[in-house]
Amino acid sequence: MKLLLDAGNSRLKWAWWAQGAVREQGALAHDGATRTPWPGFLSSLELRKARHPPTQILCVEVLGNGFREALQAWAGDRGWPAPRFMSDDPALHGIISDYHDPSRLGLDRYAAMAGARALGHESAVIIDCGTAVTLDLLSKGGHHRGGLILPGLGLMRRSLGVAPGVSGVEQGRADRIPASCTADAVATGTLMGLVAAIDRLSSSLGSHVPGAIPRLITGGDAPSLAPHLTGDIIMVPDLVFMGLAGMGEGD
Ligand SMILES: Nc1ncnc2c1ncn2[C@@H]1O[C@H](COP(=O)(O)OP(=O)(O)O)[C@@H](O)[C@H]1O
Ligand SMILES: CC(C)(COP(=O)(O)O)[C@@H](O)C(=O)NCCC(=O)O
Ligand SMILES: [K+]
Repeated sequence: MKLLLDAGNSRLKWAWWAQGAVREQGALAHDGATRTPWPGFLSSLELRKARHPPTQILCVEVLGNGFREALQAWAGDRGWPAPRFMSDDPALHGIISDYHDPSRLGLDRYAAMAGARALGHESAVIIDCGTAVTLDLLSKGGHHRGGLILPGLGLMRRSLGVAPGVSGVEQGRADRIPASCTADAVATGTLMGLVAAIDRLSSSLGSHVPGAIPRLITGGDAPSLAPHLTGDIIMVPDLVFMGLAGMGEGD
């Protein structure tokens, strides 16, 4: 079985992958790229089904060298194969980005686009709702036409804590328009604000290609956001893993 790792800015997601699907998965929250003691964090990971060594370890990360080096040491200590990173693939899964500097495009975004293609979507708007919300326009031939980045739901809510009148409010209800207390105003305002932004931006992106284009949504906050979006939306919780798994194929 392959061990897949998706290291985002809030959580490390892991999955055991075999015969084209996730067999078991989990996630562990961390304290960010620079504040997390990575060796200790990795040794606290409980990967169920770890009775046999993985045949491959494939990783996509947006955290930088501290995390990568700790992951290499962690695999080495177990006698497991050296992790292969998404960035090691010079062809980046056949995704060709219009970014001025394609090496600056988040590797998790490459993986999600590769996942969309693995599912048979040549064109798609991909919405990844993690620490940040990213929207990407993929068109025929693996062409990444560009995308957009917004603060994610947790980041939006926490950022309001800089206002003394808002900081420390308990969790509110997210279905109150108009809201009549601070907690509900924050919970509803951030959730519905993000929903409105995603609705608007995904249709603007989609209008750059002819015809109807599917919208795929993934990421930790997708279950909270997706039910409020208008129009058709396809929920694909394992989209990044689907792209990442393709990296080890053919060798
Ligand atoms: N069990 C959980 N623990 C932590 N965050 C969770 C959990 N379930 C959902 N979330 C939400 O998922 C978000 C992180 O999504 P994720 O896709 O893992 O982000 P990233 O890839 O940036 O690490 C958090 O902001 C949080 O709102
Ligand atoms: C935009 C991101 C921070 C999203 O990360 P995430 O929310 O998944 O942790 C990440 O893809 C990243 O660091 N990208 C580099 C900048 C870019 O894609 O333009
Ligand atoms: K992510």
